[in-house]
Amino acid sequence: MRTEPGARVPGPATTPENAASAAVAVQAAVAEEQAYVDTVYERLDALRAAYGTRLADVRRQGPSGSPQNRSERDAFAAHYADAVSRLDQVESRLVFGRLDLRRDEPRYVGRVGLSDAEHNQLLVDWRAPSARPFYQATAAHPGDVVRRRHLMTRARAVIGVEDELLDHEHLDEAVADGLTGEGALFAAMSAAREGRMHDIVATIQAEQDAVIRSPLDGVLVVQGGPGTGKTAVALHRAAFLLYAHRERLERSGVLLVGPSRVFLRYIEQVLPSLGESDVVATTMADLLPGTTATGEDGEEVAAVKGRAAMAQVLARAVRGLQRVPDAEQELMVEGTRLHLHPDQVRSAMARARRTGLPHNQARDTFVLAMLDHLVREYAGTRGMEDDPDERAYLREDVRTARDVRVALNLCWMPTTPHGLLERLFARPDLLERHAGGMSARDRALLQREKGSPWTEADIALLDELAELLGPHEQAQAGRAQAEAKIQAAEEVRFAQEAISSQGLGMGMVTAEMLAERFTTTGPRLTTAERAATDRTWTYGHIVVDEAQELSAMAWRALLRRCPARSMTVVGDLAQRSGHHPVASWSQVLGRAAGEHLRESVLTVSYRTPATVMDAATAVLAGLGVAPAYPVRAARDLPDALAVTRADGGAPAPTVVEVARAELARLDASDGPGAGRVAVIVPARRRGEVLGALARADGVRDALAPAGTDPLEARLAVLSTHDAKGLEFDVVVLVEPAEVLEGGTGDIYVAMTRPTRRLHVVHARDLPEGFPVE
Ligand SMILES: Nc1ncnc2c1ncn2[C@@H]1O[C@H](COP(=O)(O)OP(=O)(O)OP(=O)(O)O)[C@@H](O)[C@H]1O
Repeated sequence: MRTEPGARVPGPATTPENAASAAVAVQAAVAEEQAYVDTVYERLDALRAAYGTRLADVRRQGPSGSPQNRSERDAFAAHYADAVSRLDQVESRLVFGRLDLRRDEPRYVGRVGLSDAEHNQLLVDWRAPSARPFYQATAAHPGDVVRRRHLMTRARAVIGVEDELLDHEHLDEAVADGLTGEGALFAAMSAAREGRMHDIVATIQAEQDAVIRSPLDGVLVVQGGPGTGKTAVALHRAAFLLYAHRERLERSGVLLVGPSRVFLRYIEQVLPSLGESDVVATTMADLLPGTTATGEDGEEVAAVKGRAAMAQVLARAVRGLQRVPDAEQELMVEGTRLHLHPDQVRSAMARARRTGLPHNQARDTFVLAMLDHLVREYAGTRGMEDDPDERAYLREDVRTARDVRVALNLCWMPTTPHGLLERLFARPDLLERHAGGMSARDRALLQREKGSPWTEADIALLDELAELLGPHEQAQAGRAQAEAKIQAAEEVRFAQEAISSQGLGMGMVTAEMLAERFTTTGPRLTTAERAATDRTWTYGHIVVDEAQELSAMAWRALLRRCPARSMTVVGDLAQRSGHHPVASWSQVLGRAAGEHLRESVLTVSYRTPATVMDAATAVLAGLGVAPAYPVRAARDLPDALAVTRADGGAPAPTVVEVARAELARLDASDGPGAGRVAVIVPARRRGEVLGALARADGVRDALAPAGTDPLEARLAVLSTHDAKGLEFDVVVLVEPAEVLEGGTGDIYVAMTRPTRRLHVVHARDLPEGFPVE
């Protein structure tokens, strides 16, 4: 018995009389819940209004008072603005669950916790321990729960309810089956996609909930096949941890690492909709503030750069910047001949290394020790050994002498990570000197010209070098100066605009004065904002998605950012790109596979229809690969798999026809313009397919204009790499045999992106194992 998407109230509706009385029961239930939901929204509105008033009051005070007053005012303003924005974000589907309990009042579950003015709890935050039975209670273990009710809402209206009875007398089939809130879950799974991921807070399943609420400490690995909700679970876990461990995580922050910028945009609404915005989201390519990776490495090059052995190569390269001269050297200081002895250099070096500081910072100790030697010799030569007052002048003479500066730099060269890595890859002799056991072939793979763009794999190497080298004062000072200049100019420009727009001026206030005011009273940075710009920031927790792709060097860079070793690592070994499959997570994790490793498995796919999931598994099997854990699809759909052969060799014209037909199909089923289609192509065919689609009437308009976000368009043309982690109503997969050339993981990823239908277009033979046409 259902109203709008899957609304059910108990009782078999086999006769017309039963059906009628059930409909009446549903209506009564909906009316009852509407009254409650109205009360909750009233409270939300009241809180929002109260915070809004306080914010306006604080802002009205204007930029005056002592610096401390101003700073307090800013803190309050930030707090109130934050509270208003949090309450705004939870507006949609605020209340979604109700638990009827054997020994207590009914309990409503929602996005946030809310109490009325008398402190009676109106709504329990989904993350609170008392909300747990909503996700975990089963027929076998109902605990105190007799009935679980899912509330379906649209805007603020209750449009349906779905009940599951957990007491033994009225046991519900769906609960016995292991899925909770079946109607709500299936409605969520079947909804047309909009190019952005939504939260799943109303329909989290028991195996997912266990992962979300798992303890904070240690490294938790979540292995799950395509569509099992790993990304959703990872995001909800981040929100849960921020709630349950706010004290610990608020100051240190949470870092989320995703596979691509498109992916980060795809998930960007989920955490705010859960009331959390203080998470730093990045990709490995963007991990190093100030460095942008725009280049691409081939698979083999990336594999060599990612090996743990590269850490030793880099350590040796840094050590190579510390050189003892073969023979004594003469240095001229103010017409006096001084001597640099190899033994003195050696002992000054030993002293500097004993500090344990990074290379650029330990250099200070080295230079001081060397200056001591040289100043002693200088004073002796000039007969001034015993005059401490003169010593300072002599020291300055020695320190600033050109010969001395050059010689000490040659012995202990300060450098930047970028400079050193660039030299290492551009100079085969240097690489050979430091490469240890690396083969000549691997060294040749690393070779490239100076000035080449940085790649994602370089970022982890640069990070390692930044750690070994420490800050380079000159480089840092130069960069800071340049940044300060830009910022000052920005502020003056902003102030000038403020002056002209507000009719200020008339000799009373200058742009510079206003700019100074903005800088001293400017908004406080949030933890996430500060963390995102600081390479040495250490986070309280790190969440890594598509973690099967990370290299040993990448894990080192992440572990450095999380000394507490508290991580959630989600991924699928079977979706790993390239031609180097791995059999276990400890192989992938490198250094992160410490003693606190725990593994969980998600087994049900909520995305891909069973027919498509089975086809993907069959293709893997045909290639001799079996996913580590079988995946069960939660549902199947008619016509979920279609295959069209492209006659005449080039598939592009057929792709155009198929894309046109699929868009029309969605128009017919979901309404004009609804739903998303992705054309997944082998990278080398992207241009040809995109060109053909862009020329085709009736298809062209569905594409994103060049240079804009493909997620905004109804029709996207993507490589498998770009499609990682995303999903679409329909996927048109072009030439699977060529996609397969990228490795078995690529074809598995490509085939499992659709939520409804996979349409394969091929001119070449289909991969072995593909279900016959
Ligand atoms: N409990 C749930 N209720 C409703 N929808 C769900 C649930 N779990 C997962 N989904 C939906 O299933 C789809 C796949 O989820 P998600 O992208 O998190 O899977 P994944 O395991 O990360 O997939 P992949 O590895 O293929 O990228 C999403 O649309 C997600 O919203």
